[in-house]
Amino acid sequence: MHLWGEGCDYLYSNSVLLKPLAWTEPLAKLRDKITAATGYSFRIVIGNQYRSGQDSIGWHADKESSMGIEPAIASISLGSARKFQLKPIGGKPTDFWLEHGSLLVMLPGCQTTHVHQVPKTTKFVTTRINLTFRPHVGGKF
Ligand SMILES: O=C(O)CCC(=O)C(=O)O
Ligand SMILES: [Fe+2]
Repeated sequence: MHLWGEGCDYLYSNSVLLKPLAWTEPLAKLRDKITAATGYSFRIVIGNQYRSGQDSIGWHADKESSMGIEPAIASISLGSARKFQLKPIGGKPTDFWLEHGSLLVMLPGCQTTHVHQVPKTTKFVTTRINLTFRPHVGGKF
């Protein structure tokens, strides 16, 4: 897992303290393209690698207070397509198939009303990289 951004540490999932690397040109370009397409701005990006179908992320909402209230989060998927599930808290999941090059935007409010996950799969899948662009209100975390 890696973090790029501006001078701010980030406590991922209340457990992993990430120190930001400087924005690279390709990541900064991608960030600006997503901002142009969505109208939302982002100060950090977290990169997660899923090496195989055994790598996954369980049900959660991204609620780190460093993102401020009701953040918009933009997610770019690269490599093998994986299933992404979104469900209202206490409700039924909707499945999304996140293909190489896809952009998924979780709008403000989504982290309060919904949870999401990328489940394990027994299908043969190779590496997938997910980039989540997030706001950051500054301060230590
Ligand atoms: O890999 C994905 O599509 C989702 C990743 C995610 O939910 C997260 O990093 O918080
Ligand atoms: Fe998430």
